[in-house]
Amino acid sequence: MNLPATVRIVEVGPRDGLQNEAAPIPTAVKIRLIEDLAAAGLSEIEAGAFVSPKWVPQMADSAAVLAGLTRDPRKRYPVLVPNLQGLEAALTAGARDVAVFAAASESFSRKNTNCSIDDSIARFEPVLSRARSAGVPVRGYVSCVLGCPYEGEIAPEAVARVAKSLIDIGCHEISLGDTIGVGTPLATQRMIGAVAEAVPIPQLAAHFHDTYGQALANLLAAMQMGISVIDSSVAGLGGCPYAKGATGNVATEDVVFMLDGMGIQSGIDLTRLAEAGWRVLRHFDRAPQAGVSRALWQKAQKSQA
Ligand SMILES: CC(C)(COP(=O)([O-])OP(=O)([O-])OC[C@H]1O[C@@H](n2cnc3c(N)ncnc32)[C@H](O)[C@@H]1OP(=O)([O-])[O-])[C@@H](O)C(=O)NCCC(=O)NCCSC(=O)C[C@@](C)(O)CC(=O)[O-]
Repeated sequence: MNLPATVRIVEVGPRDGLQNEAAPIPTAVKIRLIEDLAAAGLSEIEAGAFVSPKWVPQMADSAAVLAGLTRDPRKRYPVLVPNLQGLEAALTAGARDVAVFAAASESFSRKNTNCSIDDSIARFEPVLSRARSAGVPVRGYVSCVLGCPYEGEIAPEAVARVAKSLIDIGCHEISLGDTIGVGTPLATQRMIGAVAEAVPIPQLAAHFHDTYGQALANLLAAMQMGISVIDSSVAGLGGCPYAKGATGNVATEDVVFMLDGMGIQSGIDLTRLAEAGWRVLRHFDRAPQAGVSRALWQKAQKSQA
């Protein structure tokens, strides 16, 4: 089987994972989570979002998170920005990596960012140009690449068009989001095949939610196509506030366990990663739900009994 020798994991738990939690989470809990994830070996940890607090209240303290964080200079702590206002706030808070987010579905674009797909790209142009002058790299997300909560099926060509637009305005990498986790392996490969005609595979990342339990299978399918950047969320935390019913991203523990089993390097210590997840779950008074995290937790409970 043709698979990458190493995989870069982008941990999105502190942003994508926590953004959907209803109750306020203390800034200190977010900071501890990010620092625990860095200690577990994650080298890229999405730390927050400079979006409208009216739209996503949980991310309103992102500047405080960045200010309170002890940053490891070898690691990256990207944040989401939806517009120039968000980028300026992120730069003032000391962000050195940012991401913009678009969608392959018109309806989702309007629900998530209050504008059409084309308007969102136009809104990002000054963001990219200002980021370039500040020396800050910009990642681009495309949501709903394998289905939309409002429109159903999405044509792979529509995904390719948005991904290409984001590359054309200067994004260095495109993260392909199966926002509602409805993809299956062959659909995933068809979608990636179409996108790869417009954007080279080394510039693509897989960002799959696990709503229907397909994420690992889809990741394997994506890796077979050459994708070697995977977004995931510790303990499978998360969901998008504008995609009702969507559950968390694929759990980072599940991804690391699968990669370890296949001899693919990720540089992450699975035990420390699982412990980082358990600590944040204790704050929510929840037991681990995601596969590997739950299995390791049960094993740890038995060995203490
Ligand atoms: C894009 C907007 C701002 C448009 O929202 P809008 O209401 O059209 O914005 P506006 O420009 O008309 O401004 C309205 C108000 O928002 C304020 N505002 C405007 N911008 C900002 C900002 N950056 N930071 C703070 N405040 C801001 C602005 O100052 C103003 O305040 P007011 O005068 O009413 O007091 C809004 O729709 C928004 O913030 N959306 C974000 C939604 C979001 O964060 N969704 C989750 C992240 S995407 C995701 O999870 C998917 C992903 C990436 O994980 C991949 C996948 O899984 O698919």
